[in-house]
Amino acid sequence: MAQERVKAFYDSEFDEGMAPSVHFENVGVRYGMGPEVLRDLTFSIEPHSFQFLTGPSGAGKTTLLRLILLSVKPTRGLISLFGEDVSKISKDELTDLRRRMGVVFQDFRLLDHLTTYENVALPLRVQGKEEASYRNEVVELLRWVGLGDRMHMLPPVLSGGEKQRAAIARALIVRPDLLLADEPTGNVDPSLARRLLRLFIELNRLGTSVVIATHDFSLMDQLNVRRLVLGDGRLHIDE
Ligand SMILES: Nc1ncnc2c1ncn2[C@@H]1O[C@H](COP(=O)(O)OP(=O)(O)OP(=O)(O)O)[C@@H](O)[C@H]1O
Repeated sequence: MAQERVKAFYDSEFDEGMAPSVHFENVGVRYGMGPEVLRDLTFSIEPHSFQFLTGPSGAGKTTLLRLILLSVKPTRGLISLFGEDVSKISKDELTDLRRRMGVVFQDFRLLDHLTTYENVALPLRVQGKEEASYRNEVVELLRWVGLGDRMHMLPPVLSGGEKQRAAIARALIVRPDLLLADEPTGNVDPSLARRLLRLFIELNRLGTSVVIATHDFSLMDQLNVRRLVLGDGRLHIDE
């Protein structure tokens, strides 16, 4: 599969004018009648880029990821995904945009009654694909993340790090144009965190834009990439 992805990457057209994966223009959001938790956010995430999203606990990292995932609506401002203004398109088109994104949630969200293999295959099953068309790919990806011998086990018997890798594999199986990961190394030791980071770098090398939300400075210090820093409701960018 790695080779196939590399081929797809090089076959894809690199147009200078390619729309950003994400663009925010003066976005603000509040929960209910509360204060604005994020305000005046204006930034872009470029195709094939790699960035960390950071800031103290409660600064709004998860909220920002939810805005991109369209699971929280902005109170004001404009959000475009892959060049489409999300306020102007149909529900079906929103579903298509959402499918171009892979997400690793902080709490993994694996289904306990499905095996690791079935959890990772689920997004493809939901898309109506036949198992025969994706079986080998799922198995190969599970091996790639080091879960080849865990694929028939249920999530409750996996370790924290194994669950995290299963959640990452489930996000990658759809070959997302944009990967959003919320504290993806929060539950693992430093050596596994480095391995997971290498996985994200490899994915990015193959063409996916990657956003990793984290507080972990030792993780961020391993890579000299852009940092989106949230604080006091605002975004500051360290290029
Ligand atoms: N569903 C909600 N209803 C009301 N307030 C919320 C809700 N979700 C988050 N908040 C508030 O919004 C602010 C940002 O929260 P968010 O979870 O986005 O921060 P975070 O940077 O991801 O935090 P952490 O690093 O601790 O996960 C916090 O003040 C939080 O209390």
